[in-house]
Amino acid sequence: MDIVNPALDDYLLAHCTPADEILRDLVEETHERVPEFPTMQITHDEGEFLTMLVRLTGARTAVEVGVFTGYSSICIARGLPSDGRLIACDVSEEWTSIARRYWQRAGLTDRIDLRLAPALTTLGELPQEEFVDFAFIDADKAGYPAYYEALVPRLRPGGLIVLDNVLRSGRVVDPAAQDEADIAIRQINDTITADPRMQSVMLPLRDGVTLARKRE
Ligand SMILES: C[S@@+](CC[C@H](N)C(=O)[O-])C[C@H]1O[C@@H](n2cnc3c(N)ncnc32)[C@H](O)[C@@H]1O
Repeated sequence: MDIVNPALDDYLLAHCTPADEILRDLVEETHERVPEFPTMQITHDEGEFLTMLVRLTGARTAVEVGVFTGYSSICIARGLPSDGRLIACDVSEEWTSIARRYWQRAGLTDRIDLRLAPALTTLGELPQEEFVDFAFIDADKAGYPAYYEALVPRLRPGGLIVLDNVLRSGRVVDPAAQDEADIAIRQINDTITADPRMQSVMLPLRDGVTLARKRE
């Protein structure tokens, strides 16, 4: 199921601030080097949305779960102040080696702290304090419930968690869709809606994006 009408896809992409040369090159290289995973990367409108959210929330400390070749990291880090920090979690040395080159080219190396380990391990080792302003979850879908539960206690009041692919191409409303990821995504969607700690909204942006803000 297409969440966004395909007739509108190009129009939507054409009507946000355009990607710069660095992001365009990153898309091209990712498609050349990782042809089996062309849809893993967020699209540019979603990237602009992330940059805008980071700026609007005034975030200084961010966490990303799922770096891949670094597109969303660049978009998040660009929204941070120059002394801000993005803790970027992934398990792939190969894919993040591409990310590192583009972070360097974008002048963002000082802002991004890559942690190569299972994200739940990295999150569990973070201080048990409310110090995170912004988090983006875009990794293995089965892990979303655990990533969310590890992040909420570390999120400062007023802080924002953004979750990608929360509609799973419409599989969330297909009773026949019962793989591990489908079950985990339905579970986290229901958990967030019922979570008294959070205010949330789910948006039909690309494959579905949830914004969950911690109440003061
Ligand atoms: C959908 S891609 C992320 C795309 C990225 N946000 C972008 O804009 O290009 C998912 C990433 O999650 C990573 N991943 C999968 N399981 C993980 C885990 N247990 N811990 C950390 N990262 C994981 C994969 O290596 C992959 O790079």
